[in-house]
Amino acid sequence: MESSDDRLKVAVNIRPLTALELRNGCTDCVTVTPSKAQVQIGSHVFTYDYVYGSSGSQPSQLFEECVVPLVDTLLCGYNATVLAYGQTGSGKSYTMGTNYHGEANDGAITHRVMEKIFEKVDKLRDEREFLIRVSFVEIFKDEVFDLLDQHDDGQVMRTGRGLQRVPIKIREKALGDITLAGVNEPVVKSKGEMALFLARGSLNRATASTRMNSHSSRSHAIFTICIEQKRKTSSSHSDCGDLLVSKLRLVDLAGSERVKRTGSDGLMFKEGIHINKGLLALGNVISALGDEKKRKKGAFVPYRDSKLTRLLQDSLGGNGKTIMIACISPADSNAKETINTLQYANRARNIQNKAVINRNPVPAEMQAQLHLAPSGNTSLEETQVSGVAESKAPYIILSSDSESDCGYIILSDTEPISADHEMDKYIEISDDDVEF
Ligand SMILES: Nc1ncnc2c1ncn2[C@@H]1O[C@H](COP(=O)(O)OP(=O)(O)OP(=O)(O)O)[C@@H](O)[C@H]1O
Repeated sequence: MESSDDRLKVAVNIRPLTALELRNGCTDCVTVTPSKAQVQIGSHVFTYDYVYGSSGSQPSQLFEECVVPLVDTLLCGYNATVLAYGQTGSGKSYTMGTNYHGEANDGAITHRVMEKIFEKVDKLRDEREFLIRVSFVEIFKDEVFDLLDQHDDGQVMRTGRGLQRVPIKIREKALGDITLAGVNEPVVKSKGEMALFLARGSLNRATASTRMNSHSSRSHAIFTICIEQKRKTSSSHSDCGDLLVSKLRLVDLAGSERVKRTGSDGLMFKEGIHINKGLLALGNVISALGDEKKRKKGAFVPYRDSKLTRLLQDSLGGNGKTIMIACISPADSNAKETINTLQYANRARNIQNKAVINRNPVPAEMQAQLHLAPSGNTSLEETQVSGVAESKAPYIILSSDSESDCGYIILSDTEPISADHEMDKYIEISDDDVEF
């Protein structure tokens, strides 16, 4: 069963000027026309599904309007994704709450999602059985790491910057379903337990202090909540034996950055290259999917260019409902990056997903096994829809011209490039301070 209106929705979230921006004399250069969900910066005007902050809607409404509908569909068996995108320091982690260290952050999306899910599940327990699991991974330098990995002694494995961690392998099942081999997926029974795993994973996440953000995320983080549910046998429904398996992914992307402005050098400079490279691949996927004419002709979608795009394959043009939250700073000093974010997000609005209910008729003995295995990879294969074919699409390149100051993403309709293609050409090479 396909659901109606599966277009990827885009919300823009404008944070206030930070204390640092105010101290530096920055002014607000973003104007919002709330009645049209329009954002204007200089001569550029963009329209979205929602705009929060500044003179747009109250940021507190973001959760109710954008995320609650996804939680509702999750419990109906659909996959869903909330994807935060934006320049470094634009408020992605603040909005998502995926850098959680135990402090109260009631407004953050992840926390409110946990609350909402258990509120709804508790109401449905009389008629359905639930198995809820979480996983938390980061993509750091184009490798996937399990943030819930532990040492043998049960201690949380902290991310020493030089510490050797074993990357997780991505596997593709017969129907195109992407899985992570051996990732920890603990079963959780309450919001408190879920929050504990979120905090544990956040401790392991790679962050560093840059000129643009004292707690800058150096990785893309994906917190996934997987819900398996089955109607109790006493139910009169004909589908009582079916198992619904759906996933909500909460994605906090690392920020796009210009090396000159973040002041990154050495290891952090290389991290910046990987961050931009993953975002470049994501931009290419968004461009390929966002052009309606070319999509209809069966445009080639370069999902395989990075681990990030492989993992998000379902969320972008695949089986699931997705909202992108484009986070922006209103400061005039960030105007170029803000325009880039707004362009990126605007193109994403054209992406059409094909969400289906993930229903598996499960024989009774399999169901029994499922409930005996508390944390293994027990979910059955889900129905997937992913169309990949040949054609040209508009591409995104990283600017390397001196006028635009390098290292951030601009749109190009003419120049396709691979994410592995001579990245040095495209990413910040003009900074004299940087040594390889
Ligand atoms: N809506 C907001 N209201 C008040 N402060 C905010 C808001 N959004 C972000 N901030 C502040 O802005 C700073 C940067 O936010 P945050 O770390 O979330 O950015 P980010 O986009 O995740 O950056 P990076 O990509 O470098 O990790 C933080 O000090 C945060 O507290």
